Parts: sequence; structure tokens; C-alpha cells
Amino acid sequence: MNWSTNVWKQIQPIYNRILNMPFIAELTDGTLPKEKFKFYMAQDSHYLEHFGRSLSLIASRIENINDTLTFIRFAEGAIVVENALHESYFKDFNLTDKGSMQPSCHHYAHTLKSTATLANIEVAVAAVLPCFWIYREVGHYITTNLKSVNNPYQKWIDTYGGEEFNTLVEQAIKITDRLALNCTKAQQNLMTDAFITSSHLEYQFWDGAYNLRTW
Ligand SMILES: Cc1ncc(C[n+]2csc(CCO)c2C)c(N)n1
Repeated sequence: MNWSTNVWKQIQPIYNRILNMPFIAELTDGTLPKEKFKFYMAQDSHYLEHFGRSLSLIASRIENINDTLTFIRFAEGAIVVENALHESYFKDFNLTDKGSMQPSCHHYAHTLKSTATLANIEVAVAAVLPCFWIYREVGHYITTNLKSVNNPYQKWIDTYGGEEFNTLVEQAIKITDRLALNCTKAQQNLMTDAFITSSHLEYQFWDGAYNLRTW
């Protein structure tokens, strides 16, 4: 079994907890209170900047030059494309000031940056993979369970449920599996730990927004 199939099995309890979060249920039926979505968007805007920097660090460290190019594109996607989504939401929801980073976002963003800088490259790549993979799965889940026609969060849903995003995720999984193939079992276990930690932090990110958790 390849590394990714195995790790995805391992995070099933976390993934199922994510699918059962009120944030996801209310995003799906469009009833999520605006102030919670605004909190999420503002925090995510901070997150994306740090995430983009983490991807750029990985791009510069990864050995295969084609992988460097792929990670440069991921970084660009995080900063340019995703920020466009946020900007349009900032307008739609009258959000002018994103404020400072709050605990869930701060923890996640800085964990990714230190991992991207200090950990072995395969561990750094494994740490960013849940950002792609969990969002794709959640995007598909929401798309298949959509109830309301006039969902105010439709743009967000379309971004992550779409085919374009799916292609990026497939590329990210493929690179990570290739790196894992050249690793010892001990190194693969460190990759797995990093993937699991980021999956927990994805959960915490939504939980922090739903509960409007501040310092
Ligand atoms: C907390 C949090 N985690 C993951 C994503 C999803 N995401 C953001 S950028 C990017 C890659 C684009 O190249 C992906 C998958 C998010 N928005 N917020």
C-alpha cells in the first residue's frame, strides 16, 4: 500500500469529526452565521500568506526541479488565486480589517513555517498535504450534500469542490508518495506524524472560527 493510502486511512477518525462539525453542516445548508464566516475568512487570509511562504520554502528546498516548479505554482495559487476569493468575500461581507492572527490560525501557520524550514523535506511536504487533501474531500462532500440554491457560501464551495482544484491535489499526493518511496520506515513514520498533526490543525482551524476563539 502506498504511503498516502495508508495515512488517509489513519486520519479517518479526524476526517469524520471534521465532516460532523457544525461549521461544515451550516456552510452546506447556508445557515452558518455571517460573523463566523467572516472570522474564518479573516483568519484564512492570514493563513494563506503563511501557507504560501511555507510552500515557497519547500519549493526552494525540494530536490527535483520539476517539483520545485509545481510548488512554486502551489504557492502562487495560495497567494493570488485564494486571495482573490477572499477579497470578493471581504467585499460581499463588508469586512475591512482582518485583525490579528488568533490561536488556531497562529498555531497552524507557524507549525507549517517551522516544519517547512527545519524538518526534512519529505516531512515538510507531508505537513502541507492535508491542506490540499482535506479541502478537496470536504469540498466534494459539501457539493454532494448541498441543500439550498441560494447559498451565500457558494463561491467557497465551488473553489474546493471543482475539477481544477482536484488536479492540484492529485499532483501534491503523487509527489509525496514518490518522496515516501525513497524513505526508510522511520522517515515515513515522521511524515505520517506531520500529516496527522496538520489534520488535527485543520479541525482546530474550523473549530476556532465556529467558536470565534480569540487569545
Ligand atoms: C486553513 C486552510 N487550510 C487549507 C486551505 C486550502 N488551501 C489554501 S491554499 C491551497 C493551495 C492552493 O495552491 C489550499 C489547498 C485553506 N484555504 N485554509
